[in-house]
Amino acid sequence: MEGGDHLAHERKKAQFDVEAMKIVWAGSRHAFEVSDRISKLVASDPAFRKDNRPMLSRKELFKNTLRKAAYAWKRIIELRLSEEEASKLRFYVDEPAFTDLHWGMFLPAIKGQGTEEQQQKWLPLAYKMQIIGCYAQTELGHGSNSSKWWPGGLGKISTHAVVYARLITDGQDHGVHGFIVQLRSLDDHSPLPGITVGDIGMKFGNGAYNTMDNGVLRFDHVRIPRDQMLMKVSQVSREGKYSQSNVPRQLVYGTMVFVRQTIVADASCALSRAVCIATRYSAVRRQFGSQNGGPETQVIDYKTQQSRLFPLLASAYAFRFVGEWLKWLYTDVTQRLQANDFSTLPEAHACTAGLKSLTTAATADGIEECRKLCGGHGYLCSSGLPELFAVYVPACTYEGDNTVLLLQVARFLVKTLSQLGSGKQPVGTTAYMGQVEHLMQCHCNVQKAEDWLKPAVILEAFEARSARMSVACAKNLSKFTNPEEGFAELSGDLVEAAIAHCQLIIVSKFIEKLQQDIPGKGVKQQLGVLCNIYALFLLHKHQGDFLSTGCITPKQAYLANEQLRALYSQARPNAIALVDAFNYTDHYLGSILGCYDGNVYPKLYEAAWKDPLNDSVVPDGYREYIWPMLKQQLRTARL
Ligand SMILES: CCCCCCCCCC/C=C\CCCCCCCCCC(=O)SCCNC(=O)CCNC(=O)[C@H](O)C(C)(C)COP(=O)(O)OP(=O)(O)OC[C@H]1O[C@@H](n2cnc3c(N)ncnc32)[C@H](O)[C@@H]1OP(=O)(O)O
Ligand SMILES: Cc1cc2nc3c(=O)[nH]c(=O)nc-3n(C[C@H](O)[C@H](O)[C@H](O)COP(=O)(O)OP(=O)(O)OC[C@H]3O[C@@H](n4cnc5c(N)ncnc54)[C@H](O)[C@@H]3O)c2cc1C
Repeated sequence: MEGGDHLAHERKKAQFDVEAMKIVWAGSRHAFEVSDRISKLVASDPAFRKDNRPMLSRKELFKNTLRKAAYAWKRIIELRLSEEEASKLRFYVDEPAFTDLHWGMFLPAIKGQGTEEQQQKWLPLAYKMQIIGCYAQTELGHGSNSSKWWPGGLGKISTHAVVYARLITDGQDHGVHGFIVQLRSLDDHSPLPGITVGDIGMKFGNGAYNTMDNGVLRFDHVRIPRDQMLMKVSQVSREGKYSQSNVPRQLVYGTMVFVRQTIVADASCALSRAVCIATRYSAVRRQFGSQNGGPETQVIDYKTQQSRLFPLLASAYAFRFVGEWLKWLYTDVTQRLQANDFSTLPEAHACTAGLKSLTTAATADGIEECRKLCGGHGYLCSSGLPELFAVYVPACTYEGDNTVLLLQVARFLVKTLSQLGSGKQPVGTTAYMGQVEHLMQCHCNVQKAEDWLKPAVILEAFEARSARMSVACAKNLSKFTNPEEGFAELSGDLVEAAIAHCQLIIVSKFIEKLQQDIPGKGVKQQLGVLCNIYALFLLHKHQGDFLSTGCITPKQAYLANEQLRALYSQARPNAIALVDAFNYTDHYLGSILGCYDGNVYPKLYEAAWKDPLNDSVVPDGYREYIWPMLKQQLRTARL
């Protein structure tokens, strides 16, 4: 079959209004319209071509990124794009660049930690890109204070950095503070005296994150003017006297709360992209199972394929909604901070750290699973999946290693439990801990598989599991005379308790989403199916937790799995429409396997011939290496 829509028959099966679902996915009609318009703008502009990335050398790749970044900036100005539109443009250009750190970390660090005066001086320069900044926190060897190592944009492009370093006055160490430091001349881009700066070298995968100049930075007697210390949290006077404002010191880490929140939103984008590719290809691909000479089975109809693919589809939607909620939480905490209310900062920190950890880990694993779901063709660069994995997987490490972040959540949980004794009522995402007595002894009321579809039943099971795991950790911790020693010894269990808590947040935010008014025929019903798949898939995967804490019985675990299978059958006819609702262009997907029309095989065949290796029939090197070897073999054979 040539041309046409090879997935048309699948699209006809949809039991819901896809256009309405597109709006739910985008967040609002306005967000949908902006996203749709900008994605088409990028896709139709040859300057944003990206299919050649895996073939380019590092130098060519990097220069190409600089060209694209400058061109994108020119278009942003010419078209007078708003910040929302500009950030969508960056998203659809789909290439990590120094600009991400400039807009995503350098600017927010100055906004969050700079005084009014400092903001007035630096922000206009940064907004007009008259200076380019990065965020330099990580060191080559922890605590070595020797060299900064890793900051994106630092290696070759940034003119300035927010550098985190220890502040010492009069021999007294006041801990880590942020400083704005000029690194390179604004005239000829050469490093300023005393500054050594460069790129740290090639990273995982061709193309991928190698468009970014992650860098190394060393200082040798570099003087930073006093007014370039970010002074919202603490100050040094002209006389060298150190003082602190009436705000928590933790605000120094505020940029991380912001960025982690954006990383959660980004996880749903990366996962949905991989799932879109794997779902479309699974409907196109037929393999075995032919009956009476009829067509072979579409691989999407195999239950094993469904049980690997549909939880990922459901996770993409779940991460979307928890990301939306986290954005709200971040906006709320920011407004409170402006009004000197710091009470919700620890919760915002725990939620952003924990959800960053959970969603990036599931997304990185999910992209790799999608590659396997596409069989051998998934391994081709033209599937789009190898590069997506390579570019995404460092999200498990940057902005805080995922395990380190879960330990931060665990500390927050243990602290919340310990405060129950003093009568402090937990609020927000830990409000359920207030019911700890009930949750420690409640019994799950599931008697038949459909009982697992009741939101209250699911919520109680997840709350009881999380509360029981945290309480068990707290009890074990109390056996240690040295709390830090206990924390280190029990860190494995603490991480598991933190995961249980974060999974509960995601499940409960999905359920809350379904309580809203969601217009469009069948839309809410499909989201209900996905929500139940997400929750029951987690319950099935972690049934050891639910069983060992006595939250459910083995029979109830069995019934959950039975219900899960039924839900997969309900999702099946809607699968293609559910990924169409992401509204991704073929340019953004960058995948032959995931192309909208499903015309996979002719495109794969054509693409193979475009590989530079196929430019000539006889490859370079044949004459030099292979021909002499063959001749040698022939001579030996004749002898
Ligand atoms: C108009 C044109 C527009 C154009 C638009 C373009 C659009 C582009 C936009 C792009 C947008 C976004 C893109 C962003 C791209 C990002 C790319 C990724 C780059 C990656 C960058 C990095 O990796 S930066 C380095 C990050 N490093 C880490 O995350 C380190 C992890 N370690 C920690 O977090 C540690 O906690 C710490 C180092 C911060 C502190 O350790 P320390 O041991 O000193 O302290 P504790 O851990 O004991 O904590 C002490 C108390 O502080 C609390 N805490 C800790 N962290 C925080 C926090 N972040 N916020 C609040 N509170 C915090 C902790 O709970 C302890 O509290 P108490 O228990 O109460 O004492
Ligand atoms: C692509 C990329 C881009 C980056 N961009 C930037 C940037 O722009 N700016 C910047 O400042 N940094 C950046 N980083 C650095 C990044 O933030 C750090 O790599 C990250 O925070 C992890 O720290 P680490 O490398 O020191 O890992 P380590 O802390 O050395 O972790 C190594 C291992 O030790 C474990 N571990 C560490 N501490 C503990 C503990 N307390 N308890 C139990 N286990 C522990 C971890 O779980 C991990 O398994 C970037 C990194 C990458 C990969």
